[in-house]
Amino acid sequence: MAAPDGRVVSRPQRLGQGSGRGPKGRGACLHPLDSLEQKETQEQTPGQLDMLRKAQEFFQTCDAEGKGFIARKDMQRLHKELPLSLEELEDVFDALDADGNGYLTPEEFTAGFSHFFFRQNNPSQEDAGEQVAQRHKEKVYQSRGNEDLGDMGEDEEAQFQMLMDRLGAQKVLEDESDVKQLWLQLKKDEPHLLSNFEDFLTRIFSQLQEAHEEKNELEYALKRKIAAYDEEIQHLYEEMEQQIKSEKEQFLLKDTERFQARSQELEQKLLCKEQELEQLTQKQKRLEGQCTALHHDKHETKAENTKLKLTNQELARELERTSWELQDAQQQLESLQQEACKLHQEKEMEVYRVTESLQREKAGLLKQLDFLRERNKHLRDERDICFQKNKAATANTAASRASWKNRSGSVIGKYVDGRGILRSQSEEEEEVFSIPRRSSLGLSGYPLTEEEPGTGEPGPGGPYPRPLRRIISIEEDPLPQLLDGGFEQPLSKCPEEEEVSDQGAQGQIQEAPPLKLTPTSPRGQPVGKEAVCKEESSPSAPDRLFKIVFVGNSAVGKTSFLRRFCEGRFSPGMAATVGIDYRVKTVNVDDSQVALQLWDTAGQERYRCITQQFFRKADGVIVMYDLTDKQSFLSVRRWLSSVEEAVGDRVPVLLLGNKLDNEKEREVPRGLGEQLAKDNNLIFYECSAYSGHNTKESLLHLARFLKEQEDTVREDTIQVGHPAKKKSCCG
Ligand SMILES: Nc1nc2c(ncn2[C@@H]2O[C@H](COP(=O)(O)OP(=O)(O)OP(=O)(O)O)[C@@H](O)[C@H]2O)c(=O)[nH]1
Ligand SMILES: [Ca+2]
Ligand SMILES: [Mg+2]
Repeated sequence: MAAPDGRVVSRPQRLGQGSGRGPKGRGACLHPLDSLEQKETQEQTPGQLDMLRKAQEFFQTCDAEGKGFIARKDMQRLHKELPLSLEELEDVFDALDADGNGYLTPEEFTAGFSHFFFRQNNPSQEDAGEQVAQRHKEKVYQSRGNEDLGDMGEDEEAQFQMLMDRLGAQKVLEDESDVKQLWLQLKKDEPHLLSNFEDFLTRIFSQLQEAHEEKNELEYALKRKIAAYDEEIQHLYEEMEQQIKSEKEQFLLKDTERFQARSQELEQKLLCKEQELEQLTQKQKRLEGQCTALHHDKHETKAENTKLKLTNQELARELERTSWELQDAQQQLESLQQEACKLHQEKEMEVYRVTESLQREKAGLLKQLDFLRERNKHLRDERDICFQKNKAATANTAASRASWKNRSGSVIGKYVDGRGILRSQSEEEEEVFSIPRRSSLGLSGYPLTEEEPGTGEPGPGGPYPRPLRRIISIEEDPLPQLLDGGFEQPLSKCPEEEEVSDQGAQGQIQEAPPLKLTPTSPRGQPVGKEAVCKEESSPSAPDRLFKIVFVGNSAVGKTSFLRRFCEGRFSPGMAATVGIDYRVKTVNVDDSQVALQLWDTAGQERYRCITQQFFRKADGVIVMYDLTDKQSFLSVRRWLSSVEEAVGDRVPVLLLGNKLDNEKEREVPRGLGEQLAKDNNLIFYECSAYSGHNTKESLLHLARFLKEQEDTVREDTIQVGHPAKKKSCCG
């Protein structure tokens, strides 16, 4: 039974020890093995094989997963199946694990199993009853040993004690009686084995001591460790507590701070809100105040509104009444106007009739005068013959005649110079022919002896007198019809009129609505000093009269132009006009008779102030320049401004560039005249008194314009309160 390893040896001992502790553990452990033993004993060698088989079966039971080995855990699983405690199972495992690697191979298991099995079986190969008896014997033996102990010699006791002391068993063993008994038994039965046993015991005890020491050490280390752990844990606890405390404090601090901040914030907010609330309250109060004021205002306004409405209604009623009144007044005004118009027309007609009769009378008187002149001449001739001896007187007469032919001298000037003579002549005539004198008109007389150069033929009217130069009053002429004139016939249609009218109708002017035959013009009847019409063809009264003033530098041809227009002839070498002269000509403009009173002014500088006065009553103005004389054109502006000075821009102006026949000596290009006319809104023509070119056309243009303007004015006047506007004349 010598085991190389202490553990292997100690195994049965332990088992023995375990079995010694209680019948339960022992029974439980041995029971399965007991059955195996029994089977073995029944079949001798095959019994061993069977044991091996059983061992294998048991192994498989333990190694349920079939790993091929049994771990400590597998063994512990048997705790439920086997009536063994965990500790016991551990012990069994330790006993079977020969190499101590922590698991049991099948070989280890079988070996351990068989070893245990055979060790149990070998001492007695008897039947089970015998084994029980054996065990019983053992027990008896044990008790017997105890009894023997008392019989043990004292030296043996001392020897044993010595051994124990040597082994130091006191420290390890609590109860050494077993060992003592075994030792005694061995000493008695097999003393040769005693030394081995003692060696064995020595080894065992030394190992046990070692183990004990080791255990103590471990215990101590464990205690230390536990203490260290405890300390550490304590420390950790403390630290933790400290930390928790600090954290808590910090947290509290933070919380407090946060709380404070928050409360401050909230306080501020609250304050703000309070202020806002206060403001809002104030605002509300203000608004309430405003509301009240507005309410009050509203009431006031309402009352005022009502008042205003009433006023408005009243005013509306008044307005209605006024408008009715106005309408009435307008109707009255209209009827009055119509009446006035009628009266005016009647008056004009009457004037015209009176003038006509006067003119007829005058014509008769003039005829008488002519006759008397002839007579006078004749008488003078007779007287001349009578006084032929008086040479000086004859010579004087010749000189005076020569002076009359000079252009440079003013015809009137001459008259003025020889005023005494002329005056006496006139008086003489008046006395003789008892011509009523119209001193207010300032008629000075006729240059009876004057014959215009180049004018040989008398007028087609037979005893028609040559147009004579005369002076007329420079006063405003309210009754030109009373001027002494060379009328032979009443104002009547001239032969040229038809022509003029035809020319005018050449698409230039639309047909005007037929006008009343009775003169409707507010102006006086056209009465000129000189009759311009030589035909006595069915005299028809002109519808209206326009006064036209001729201006322009001296010698531009104003008088020549008038002569051409009125008489249809040109007389070269005309003398300069003195003061002012006028002619009347009736023209037909769009089926209406228009009488033109043409005022011929003197172009010479000294008569300017006289001319100026005539602009005021003019309906139209003709400004003439000589296109062969640059200076006369340059003066046009001056003439225009003096016209404007007198009448503003209300009268239409005709600009005439005369002497178109003399193209060779032209100094003023047509374009300049056109430009000037365009700039000043004038009617413009270039004409020739010499050839008669554009004389009628230009005047007819002006007459038509005046007529149309007057028509417009009349239409506007009918519409009450609308002032007439001046028409553009060149447009
Ligand atoms: N070649 C030509 N000569 C003209 C024409 N018209 C007038 N004359 C001449 O020009 C000169 C002046 O003519 P008037 O008619 O006396 O001139 P005026 O503008 O009346 O002059 P004042 O009375 O001094 O303002 C005369 O010798 C005319 O013969 C014309 O158309 N052609
Ligand atoms: Ca093993
Ligand atoms: Mg003249």
